[in-house]
Amino acid sequence: MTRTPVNVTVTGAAGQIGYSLLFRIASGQLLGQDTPVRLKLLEITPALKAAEGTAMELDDCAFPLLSGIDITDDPNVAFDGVNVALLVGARPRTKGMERGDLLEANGGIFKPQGEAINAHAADDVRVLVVGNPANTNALIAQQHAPDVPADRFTAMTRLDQNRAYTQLAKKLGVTVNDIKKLVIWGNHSATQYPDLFHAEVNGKNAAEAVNDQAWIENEFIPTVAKRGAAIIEARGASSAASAANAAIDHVHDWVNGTPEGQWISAGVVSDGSYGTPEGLITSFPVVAKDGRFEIVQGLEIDDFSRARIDASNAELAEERDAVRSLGLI
Ligand SMILES: NC(=O)c1ccc[n+]([C@@H]2O[C@H](COP(=O)([O-])OP(=O)(O)OC[C@H]3O[C@@H](n4cnc5c(N)ncnc54)[C@H](O)[C@@H]3O)[C@@H](O)[C@H]2O)c1
Ligand SMILES: O=C(O)C[C@H](O)C(=O)O
Repeated sequence: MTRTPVNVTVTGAAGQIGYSLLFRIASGQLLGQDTPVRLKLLEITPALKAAEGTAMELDDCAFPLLSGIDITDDPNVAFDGVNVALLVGARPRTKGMERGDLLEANGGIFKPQGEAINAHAADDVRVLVVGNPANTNALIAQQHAPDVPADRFTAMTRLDQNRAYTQLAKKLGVTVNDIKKLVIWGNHSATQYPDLFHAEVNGKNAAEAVNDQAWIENEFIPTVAKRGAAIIEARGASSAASAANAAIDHVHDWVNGTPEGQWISAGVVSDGSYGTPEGLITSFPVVAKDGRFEIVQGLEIDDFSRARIDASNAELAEERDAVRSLGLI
């Protein structure tokens, strides 16, 4: 192994997503089997001991690609030289708690982390925000990192996309391998819009293949959009292994590119495409090329899709206004 290790920082490393994520990163699933990684684990002070326990287990795996582990409660140390930052640490939503309640609790975490990324990250840093409310937390961090190109800050909607793939596959009796271009627009929240109208199943339009508008409106969209809450209801804790899996998918594709003819979903800084307010971090259909996400352009948006995309972006604009009024951006 001659390559210089890539510095990967994971915040909330002692949490449940961290416990799924770290072993997959260290085993090479994030960046590939020829890329050594150095892990930097950021936790709050009371959770440092638990993070140390996870690091002991990582050591005990003897991963050939893992070149070292640093553990800290200081964002300035955690983000020093970081190439890939996975911002997972946040307060998860618990049963009965609305996402809006999370804004104030979590906003304070992402401002200092954005500042630390701005001051200490490597030039090629890429940031994925997983901690909820992911889109707005990503916006807060991005706004406090003025020296980092804005397109390096992203929010995760890949889990929603993966959920949509399986719901559609089950409905049509196909496998997820038969589906392409099924993407999420908007916020990682119950207002998100999983879009069957641009998706393909074995080369055919997915909405036409389903041919059941009532199922699309009353089952497919709500099932995908409320899946996070359904998991919390069932497990008594928010999704963890599937969230870690989606984070791996997101960064892997960002770095390695998307296959020809495939789109994926990512929350990226809006350039105003599709009438989305510029500057919001909102999910679009994107392709990854040369290490960058590009928003897929030129799609026709019918009235059904338009109403849903606009509603989700209106929610994001409200979240932005709320954090602005709290002085967080
Ligand atoms: N975007 C998505 O698709 C998606 C999916 C699932 C979960 N989530 C979100 O991911 C987040 C993490 O979920 P989890 O289940 O791992 O939660 P968890 O409570 O198990 O772990 C969170 C960890 O973050 C740590 N933490 C808190 N503040 C921190 C800070 N300032 N710096 C560093 N670490 C800090 C905590 O100590 C804890 O160990 C939650 O906000 C959850 O809602 C997002
Ligand atoms: O933690 C949550 O609120 C749910 C989570 O974002 C999920 O989609 O599983």
